[in-house]
Amino acid sequence: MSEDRSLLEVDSLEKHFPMTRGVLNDEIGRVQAVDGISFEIAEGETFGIVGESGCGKSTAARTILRLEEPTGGTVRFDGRDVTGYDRAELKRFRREAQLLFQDPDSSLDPRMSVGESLAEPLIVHGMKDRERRRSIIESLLARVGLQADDIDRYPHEFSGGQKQRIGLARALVLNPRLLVADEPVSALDVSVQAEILELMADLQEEFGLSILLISHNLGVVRHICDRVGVMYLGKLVEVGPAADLFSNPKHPYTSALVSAIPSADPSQRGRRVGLEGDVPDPANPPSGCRFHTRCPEVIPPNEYDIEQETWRAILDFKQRIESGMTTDELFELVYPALAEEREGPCQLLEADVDDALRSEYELDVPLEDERIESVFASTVERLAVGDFAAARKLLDAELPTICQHSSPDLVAENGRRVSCHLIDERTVSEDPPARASDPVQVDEANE
Ligand SMILES: Nc1ncnc2c1ncn2[C@@H]1O[C@H](COP(=O)(O)OP(=O)(O)OP(=O)(O)O)[C@@H](O)[C@H]1O
Repeated sequence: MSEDRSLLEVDSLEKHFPMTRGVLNDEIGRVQAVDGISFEIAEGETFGIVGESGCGKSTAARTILRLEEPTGGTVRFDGRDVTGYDRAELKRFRREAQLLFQDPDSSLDPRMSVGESLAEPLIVHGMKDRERRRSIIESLLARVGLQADDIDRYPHEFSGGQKQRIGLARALVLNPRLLVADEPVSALDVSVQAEILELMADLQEEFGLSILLISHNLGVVRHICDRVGVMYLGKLVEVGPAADLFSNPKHPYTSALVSAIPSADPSQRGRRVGLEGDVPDPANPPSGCRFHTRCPEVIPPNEYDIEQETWRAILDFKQRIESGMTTDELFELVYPALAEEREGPCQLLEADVDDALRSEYELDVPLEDERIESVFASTVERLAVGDFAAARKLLDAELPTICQHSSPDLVAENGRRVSCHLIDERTVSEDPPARASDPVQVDEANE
């Protein structure tokens, strides 16, 4: 049950990790693990962050708890800026905001009994009375579904699910107001995952907790979250109430994740939206909308008459050339059987290049839109003579997409926030996407 008052307010939070080289640690780049995320969690609310592996979820959680120092932005807890806390304030904050680990083994010392492990935070925070500590721990163990006499047993005597119950008890022993749970069930058997999630939901009600739940698994998030933020490559692309977001995803990335949730309803099966490839490198994220390199709904210029699927394939081809394809790679694609025997420069026949590329990207002969067909043919001509720079220039000039050239704003719409050019009415209906002759708007952050 959520209330209105925000316990946690995250505003434009950034965490960039410097990449260094050599003994002098020269900075050669930055991993933009978290790049300007904003959201809030009300008292008693469960907020989930979902996204594929490498999107920056754990870094976001650790930076919010100040286990990592933020590069930019603010985190306010109960109205006060956590990023400015001194040591004493940080100690108090660490009592009020607890982290629940993915792997319960990492929070439990195998040499300590359950009672000793759970007593540790109480001792650190000044509770000297041994009997009182024992009675708090025994009642908490009972509350998480274990026996009071489990207090004297050791971690190896418990199953994974039981160990996560102990982990929960440890996280709650200081009576925190915020629980940050990073993949709390992904290390557990599927059969016990739901039990732990139910327990978390019950404990939240009972203790009036706010929860930040991090997971790559939408099924897990759907189980207990009030609101959800969908994270892609360091940014939140969509935020909204969980029920709404799952039943009516607005961002193509959310749609793809939602469509991948296994469904018990046969009418919903087989409606998967393909999500090809991996999350790009956060040290070198794509320009514009970061999802454009994989987006099944990437926007074509208005004046082209092209099926969405073909446009995606054309852009995949364009990205391959833009990413710096070499003559060797093109040769291997065109003449795979000859690639090993090849010595020195070799002539590529234009017709063979054309065939190979059309088959690789499943493009029709000819393409349905005459102008795109002509751009493709001219590009092939340049590739066949090894002029990759001219091919890149041509593709960039003639096959632009706003998704590549401009970063979408986070638009608020009926309690949802979505960052996509498809949602940005102004961009889609009034500003036609840039064409060759238009000045291209480059996203400054990604230059
Ligand atoms: N200390 C670090 N130094 C450099 N890069 C880091 C560091 N920690 C994380 N990263 C990078 O930041 C990016 C985001 O990582 P993060 O672990 O936050 O993602 P995630 O969404 O939680 O994924 P996963 O579920 O796999 O942990 C990744 O590319 C990761 O390699």
